[in-house]
Amino acid sequence: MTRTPVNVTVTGAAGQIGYALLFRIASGQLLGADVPVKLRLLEIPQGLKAAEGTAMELDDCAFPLLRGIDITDDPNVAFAGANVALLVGARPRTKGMERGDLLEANGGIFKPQGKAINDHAADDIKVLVVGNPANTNALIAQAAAPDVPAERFTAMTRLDHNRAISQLAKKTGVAVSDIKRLTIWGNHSATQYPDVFHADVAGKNAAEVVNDEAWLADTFIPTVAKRGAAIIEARGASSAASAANAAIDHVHTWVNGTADGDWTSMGIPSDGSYGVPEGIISSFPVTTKDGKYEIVQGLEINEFSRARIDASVQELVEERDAVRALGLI
Ligand SMILES: NC(=O)c1ccc[n+]([C@@H]2O[C@H](COP(=O)([O-])OP(=O)(O)OC[C@H]3O[C@@H](n4cnc5c(N)ncnc54)[C@H](O)[C@@H]3O)[C@@H](O)[C@H]2O)c1
Ligand SMILES: O=C(O)C[C@H](O)C(=O)O
Repeated sequence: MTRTPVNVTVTGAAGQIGYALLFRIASGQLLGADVPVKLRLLEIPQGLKAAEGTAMELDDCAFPLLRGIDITDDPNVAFAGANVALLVGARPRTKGMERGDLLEANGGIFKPQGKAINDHAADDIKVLVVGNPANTNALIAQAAAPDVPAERFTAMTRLDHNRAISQLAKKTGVAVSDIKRLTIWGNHSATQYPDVFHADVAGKNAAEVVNDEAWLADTFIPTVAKRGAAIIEARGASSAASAANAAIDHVHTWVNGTADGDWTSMGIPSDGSYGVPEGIISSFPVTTKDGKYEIVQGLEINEFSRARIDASVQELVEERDAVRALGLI
């Protein structure tokens, strides 16, 4: 049976994450080896030529699943009929820029994109925001799309999740596939909280295997939370291939489901679970099935975790209040 191609829109397509992402989408890694895709690349006018170059390279790969590439600088065209939208392009923080300026500049990107999604995307649209500040950019886009179910707007904390798994596997000497049920809570920022208290290492409780709270507090958490900055320092540019990999993982898991007995981390609109104020886009442990996700309920949150979740959530509340004051939501 021939399947109808899935329309995947990628913003910031000419950027470094875009370059690492598009070939993987076109090869079937985002949605599955039997799912044809049409790509819509959104760029600002200055990025269009480079996006055209990437499209030429995509053509040259002769990917059997790739059924077309459109390039545009108009969000209304880019999101027309979109089933999946990866919002990667964002305004980076530059020297001397205050947080309020950054939020305002990104509001100028994510508000119109949210509106274009609202007006033109397919009914089953799923949105992943990668561009920073990812959680609050997702909130801005979501607020501009009142006709799209709020839960379709998500922010990427899968890179943090993968980083935490990798660090924990190294520490405990197991394979990454032996780590299950790790959680990133809160914001994709240095306040995020990678939680191992409910995680398993080769079938045993991770916190018990590690048995070293000082390592968790002083090494593991800061290493994961500041990994993005460490990569910028080492590479002279922010993470790209690993961020693209996490975007692929996020959407693939959302669409295809989590494995039995495991969960993942996604930035999603809070329903008030775990004392996280309703509406902010915060990272939670989630299971996914049939294209939908659910927050894992009933986890006991100890004091160590509570303080750290609350601190990251507080930062998200402040970001929400700032964009509200700017009239962006
Ligand atoms: N959530 C995460 O885990 C995570 C990880 C890594 C990077 N990021 C963020 O992802 C974003 C992109 O990173 P990058 O390295 O690809 O940046 P980049 O600067 O290489 O590329 C960004 C691209 O976006 C384009 N762009 C800017 N405004 C746009 C708009 N309004 N519409 C369409 N395109 C637009 C630019 O022209 C550029 O080509 C940054 O905000 C970065 O901080 C997030
Ligand atoms: O782009 C950044 O500021 C860092 C990025 O969000 C990352 O976590 O690698």
